[in-house]
Amino acid sequence: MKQIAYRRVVVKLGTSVLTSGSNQLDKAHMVELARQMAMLMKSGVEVVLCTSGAIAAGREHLRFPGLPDTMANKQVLAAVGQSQLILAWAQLFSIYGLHVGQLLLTRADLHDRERYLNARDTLSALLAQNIIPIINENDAVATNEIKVGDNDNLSARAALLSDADLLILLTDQKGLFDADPRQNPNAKLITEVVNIDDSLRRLAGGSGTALGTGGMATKLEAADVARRAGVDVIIASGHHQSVITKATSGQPVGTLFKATKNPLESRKQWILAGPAARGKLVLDDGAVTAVTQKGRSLLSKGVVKVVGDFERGETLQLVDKSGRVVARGMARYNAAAAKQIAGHHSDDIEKLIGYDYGDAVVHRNDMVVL
Ligand SMILES: Nc1ncnc2c1ncn2[C@@H]1O[C@H](COP(=O)(O)OP(=O)(O)O)[C@@H](O)[C@H]1O
Ligand SMILES: N[C@@H](CCC(=O)OP(=O)(O)O)C(=O)O
Repeated sequence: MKQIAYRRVVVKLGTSVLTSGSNQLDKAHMVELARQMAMLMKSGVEVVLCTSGAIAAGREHLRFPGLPDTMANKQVLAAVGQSQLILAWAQLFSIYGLHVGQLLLTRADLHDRERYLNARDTLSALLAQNIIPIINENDAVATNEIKVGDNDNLSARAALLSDADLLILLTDQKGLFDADPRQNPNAKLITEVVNIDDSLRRLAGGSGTALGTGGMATKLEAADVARRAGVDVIIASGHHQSVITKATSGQPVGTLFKATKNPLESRKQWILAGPAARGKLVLDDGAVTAVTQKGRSLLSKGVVKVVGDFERGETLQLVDKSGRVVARGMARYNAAAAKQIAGHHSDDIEKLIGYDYGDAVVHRNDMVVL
């Protein structure tokens, strides 16, 4: 068997793993997971833990109040539960003489490039001190608009921020199946994925339980972001014996997504993973081909519609006429200017708006093709 030497691993534990499908944290299982992560740290493999379970821990600690599922109630549960969760992890890792450091993030921490780089520095400083960073979304203060929204996507951002080479997404299934195994008992495990395309996305359904967020769909999104940044990704069962140890030593387990051959440079990783897109440009067919197949910048002539309000420098989605997102990129013109120059030749830009920031509405250096 080929021995793969991963040097830095992000382990994401879903609520389904932490509760073992019950209504409370399964501490006995958490001890076993902490043991595997501690052994990796001792063998020189650095571990970043992205843990879900705050809301479940809050329900448990407050003795399962039948609180309706409102935003305010979830914030109460998260505020109470996050402290219980981090306490549990701190105690479990202390068995192995390891300290933990907590990072509660929201999308705002990823949106701003300065803050993104700050979070990156904190992660690497913790690891340099042999402290396990433990990440969760800051659910107690984050509203839907400023949330990443699910810990699969958050853990992919954590993998980029920490410059990891492996992301392990642990859940209640053996990996990605060719259909949701809860709905279809004949579903088959896919052991390796080479391409994440629309047909694969159609296989991935939502969460099968009340406590999980996102299901396989968000795991695929996360895998796509991570592998484009040069990170291998494994989706596997959190209850498979020694799963973290096996995945990290390259033994076959669950579903493997190998990193792409030419990973994106750091700034493009940020364009892909950082800011939420505020606006949208609809491209004509010629522009879609130029951008996706010829590596060209997007010119004003190829824009048929400008949607939303955005400033110069903000991230946009580039979509084809059917609404499929084909790329993400940074705007060279604000929304008002983009609306005026859409459909016109680049030579006419100055005449139309009185200034000219260049031919491209989105330059290829500021763009990630999806
Ligand atoms: N193609 C698929 N393969 C495996 N699981 C799937 C698939 N489509 C949907 N699912 C569902 O995704 C669930 C896991 O996601 P989720 O409930 O969000 O768990 P977690 O808390 O681990 O993030 C599974 O229990 C399963 O019902
Ligand atoms: N941040 C939330 C978990 C969000 C989430 O993505 O949950 P899961 O699908 O179980 O990984 C919490 O701590 O309860």
